[in-house]
Amino acid sequence: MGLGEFKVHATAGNARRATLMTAHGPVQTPVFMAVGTKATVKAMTPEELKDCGTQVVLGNTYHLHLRPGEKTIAKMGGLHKFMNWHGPILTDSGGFQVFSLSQLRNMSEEGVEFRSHLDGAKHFISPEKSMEIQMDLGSDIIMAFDECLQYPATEEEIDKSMALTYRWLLRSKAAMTRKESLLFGIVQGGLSLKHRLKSMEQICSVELPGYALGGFSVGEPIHLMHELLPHVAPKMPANKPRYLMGVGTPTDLIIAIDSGIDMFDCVMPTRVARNGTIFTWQGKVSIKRSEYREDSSPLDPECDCYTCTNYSKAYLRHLFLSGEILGSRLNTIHNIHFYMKLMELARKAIEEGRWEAFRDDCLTRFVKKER
Ligand SMILES: CCCSCc1cc(N)cc2c(=O)[nH]c(N)nc12
Ligand SMILES: [Zn+2]
Repeated sequence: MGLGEFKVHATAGNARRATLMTAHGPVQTPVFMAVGTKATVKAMTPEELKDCGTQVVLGNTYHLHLRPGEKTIAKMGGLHKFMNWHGPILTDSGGFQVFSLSQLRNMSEEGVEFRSHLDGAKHFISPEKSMEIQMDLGSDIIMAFDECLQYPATEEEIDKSMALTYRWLLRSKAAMTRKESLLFGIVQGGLSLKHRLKSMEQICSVELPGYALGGFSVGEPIHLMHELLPHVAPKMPANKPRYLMGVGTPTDLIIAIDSGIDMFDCVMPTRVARNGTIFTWQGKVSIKRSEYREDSSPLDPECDCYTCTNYSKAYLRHLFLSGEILGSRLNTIHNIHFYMKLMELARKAIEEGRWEAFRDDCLTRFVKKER
C-alpha cells in the first residue's frame, strides 16, 4: 500500500474494516488512539502501550509548543524519538486546546493570540504556525487548524465559525509541505444537521487523505451526537478514513462504528482510570467501593491484561485508597487494554460478518449500572 492509501476490506452496513497506510506503518481500523498530550500517555510506557495493542498515539500542538517547544523536540530527533514511540503519531492542531485551556485570547481571521496557561506568556497560533509546529514534531497525521465551538452555539455563531474553519483548512493545506505527513480536514457545524452537511460539503470538497468530525463531546447531551452521526458520517468520502475527535465511552465507539466512523481518540480511559473507574465486559466498576475490600477476583474475569492476570480488586482498591502511583498505572493498563481489545474484536466481527450481533451484545453489556 502507498502512503495515505485507505483500503476497505469488509463492510457491515455503514461499519467498515479498513487499513490506513502511514509513514510509520499501517493502521488497522476501526482504531482507538491513545492520547499522549504532553509526549506521554499518562502512567504508561511505550512498551506497555504496545503490549496492550496500541497502534497510534496522539500528541498535542498546544501543549508541546508551550513546553518543551517544537524546536527542542525537532533538535532531539522529532516526537517519535523524543518519546520512544515508533508507531504512527497523530497530532491535534492546537485550536481546541487554546479555546479550552488558555485565558486571554484574541481571535481574528489571521489566527488566535493567547496567553499560556503555564506562565501567562503571549503566544500566537495560525493555520501556518500550527502546520509548522506539527511538521517540526514529525507527525504522521496532521490535523488542520480549526475552530471548535462549545455547546450550545447559535446558528449565526455556527455559520460564522465553520466558514472560518473552511478558510483555515485552505491555509493549512497550502502550508503543510511535509511529504511524509497526511493532512486531515475537520468538519464542524455544531449540533445542527443543516450546518453539519454544509460544513461536510465544504471540507470534503478539499482533496485530502482523511477527514475528521470535530465539534462533538463539547458539553452537548451525548444523545444529540448519537442522533446526528448516522446522517453525517456515511455521507463523508467512503474511500477516506473518518475520525471522530474526542469520543468517547465504549458505547459511543460502538454506535459510531455502526455509523461509519473509523478512528477515535479520547482521554476517558486514561483519565477515569486514575480516578478509579474501570471499564469491563460486565459494565463499569468503581474500584473504591467497600464491597471490593476483600475481593480476590480480578477487575474483569473476561480480561487477559497484565493487571487482571496478576492483581485482585482488593489490592487495586487498596492502592487507589492509598493514593499509590502503581494504582494509576495498573488501572490505566487495564482500561487501555480494554479499549484496544474492544476495537480488535470489532475489526474481527466486521471481517467475519458478525458485526450486528457483536454490536448488540456490547450495547447490552455496557449499559449495566456502575458497580
Ligand atoms: C489530542 C486531542 C485530540 S482531539 C481534541 C478535540 C476534541 C474534540 N471533542 C473536538 C475537537 C475539535 O473540534 N477540533 C480539534 N482540533 N480537536 C478536538
Ligand atoms: Zn484487564
